[in-house]
Amino acid sequence: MKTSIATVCLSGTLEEKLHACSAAGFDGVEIFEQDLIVSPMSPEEIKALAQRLNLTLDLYQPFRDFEGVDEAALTANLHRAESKFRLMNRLGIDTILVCSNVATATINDDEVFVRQLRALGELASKYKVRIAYEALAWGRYVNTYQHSWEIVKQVDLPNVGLCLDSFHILSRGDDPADIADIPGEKIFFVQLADAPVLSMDILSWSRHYRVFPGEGGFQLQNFMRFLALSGYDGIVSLEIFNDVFRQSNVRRTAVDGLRSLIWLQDGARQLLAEKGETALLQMETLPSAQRVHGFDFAEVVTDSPEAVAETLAQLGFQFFGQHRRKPVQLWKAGNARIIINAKPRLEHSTEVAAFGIHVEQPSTALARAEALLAPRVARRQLPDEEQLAGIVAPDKSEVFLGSAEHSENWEKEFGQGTKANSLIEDIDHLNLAQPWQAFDESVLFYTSALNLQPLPATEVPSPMGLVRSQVLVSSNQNVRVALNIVPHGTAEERASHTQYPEHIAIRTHDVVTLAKQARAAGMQFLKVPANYYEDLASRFDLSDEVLAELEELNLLYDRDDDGEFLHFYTATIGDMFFEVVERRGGYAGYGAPNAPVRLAAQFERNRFNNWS
Ligand SMILES: O=C(O)c1ccc(O)c(O)c1
Ligand SMILES: [Mg+2]
Repeated sequence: MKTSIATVCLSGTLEEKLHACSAAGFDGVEIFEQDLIVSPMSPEEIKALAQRLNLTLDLYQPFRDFEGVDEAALTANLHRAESKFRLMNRLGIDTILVCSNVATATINDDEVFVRQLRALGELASKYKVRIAYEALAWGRYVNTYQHSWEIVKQVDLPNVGLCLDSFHILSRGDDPADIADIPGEKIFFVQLADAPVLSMDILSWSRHYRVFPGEGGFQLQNFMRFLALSGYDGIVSLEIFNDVFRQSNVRRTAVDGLRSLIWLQDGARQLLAEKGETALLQMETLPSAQRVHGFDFAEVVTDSPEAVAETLAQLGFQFFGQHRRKPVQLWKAGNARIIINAKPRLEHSTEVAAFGIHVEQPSTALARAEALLAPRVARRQLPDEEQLAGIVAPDKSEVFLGSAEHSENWEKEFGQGTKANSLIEDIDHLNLAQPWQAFDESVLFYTSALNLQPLPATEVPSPMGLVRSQVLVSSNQNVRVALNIVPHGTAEERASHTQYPEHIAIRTHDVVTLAKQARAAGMQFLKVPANYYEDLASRFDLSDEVLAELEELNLLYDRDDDGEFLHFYTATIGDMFFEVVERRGGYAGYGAPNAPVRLAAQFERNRFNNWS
């Protein structure tokens, strides 16, 4: 399958966009008219640059508001079209996208649409141009692909066909199944976009919130299945109007886009195979997704290793050993391993910089991640050290993929620590701060390259702004990662790295005893305001004794139909802190109602240095 991307998806100049698409590995691009108009390059120079970059120019778009108009407007529209056909000849582009009329159509009559599009097709044929007619979801009279197909059928010209855009079809809740009945050769172009499920007017949704496949809520594998069943064997392109992508690093966005198409092909191909269906469209096969078993370790990289070690000790972790060559310590409790690395990446910072997970076949998982364009962690490794391979996530977190056997081996590099009894069971989840530009990219990265599944996204109010939050979990629930967009913050907050601390959450079966022990060991808790406990008393039938104990220990509480959740937070160290959680019954959440309380309390702490 040939891959393409519309220049409108990307930031920068047309020249930068072409370079980025080529570097990412796209086969071609759609030239968005606005990008050409504002470019200092001549059409001939654009054509030559694309050739040099080994990119085909697949589509010129959009041509708007053509059909359903009176005769005078038709003459003007044909004149406008002819100048674009000449331009396309200079660019060497053979297909133009014609959107269904949204603004100037006054005649609601299929016969008129057919007659006028036939005139356009006849004119285009003189320039060897093909017309790809696209029903926009908000088209005045033509707004479904079934309707645009009826019209194209009646136009009955070899150079007039359809452009199908998943957004226009799925945003309306239309069933893509009828695509399978359209002859593939009459589909001239295919644009894919995903989008978060929002309830808002479709035009605004389309122009600002589209995302790459796998980053939203549309069933695009199913869309691809029906497309493949039509016999379509052409280009599949990305057309994403997204406010963030248009101001993000162009090269990263291009890679993110191609990753989405690689991932989608593999999923759609599998879907066809499961249903015993065959198709002409060749779709990529990825190394299989590997079952995720659980956390291996989490690594804190810090300029304050003593402070991190002190907190871990207060929580009941045991010092296991010092790495035989590196300024790195291993701390353990139950199955939880935490590495303290005293080589901060940023000055004066303490952050969750890496984590490891156990997967079924690490080498296959790595090969899959690499096929999905994930960069490998660059590591210096001596011959007598365990070979641990990792990939770099969009937020620069390093994610290592190993097995339980790997862990036994790398642990030995830290000596022979003893196994002590602990109230702690394991790492429960990680909460990682994401740069605002990388959020959608991260969601796709973690789902596609790491085989985690996204839960519905949420927003958490905080004094710094709304924090967008997305939890990703392994199918056995052992690995849970919450991604949160860091609020932009003031320059001062950004400089002090305090606007959104990350955390490692540890699971225990007895949070009350653990909290008491930590308190006795002198640990600083995040202080929870009294108002919170009054509200708890109103929401749940908790006894006075239980409420008093929760308040005394700064414990937070939540309950749902499946069980209960009790947790507390430590003071922040640099840009991170620890959380300790106890899950009772089948509670599978994260205490979402308590997250705003935590963020506000941390904000107070930053402002007033107010610790319990
Ligand atoms: O929003 C638009 O105008 C627009 C233009 C061209 C497209 O291909 C499209 O899907 C939408
Ligand atoms: Mg489109």
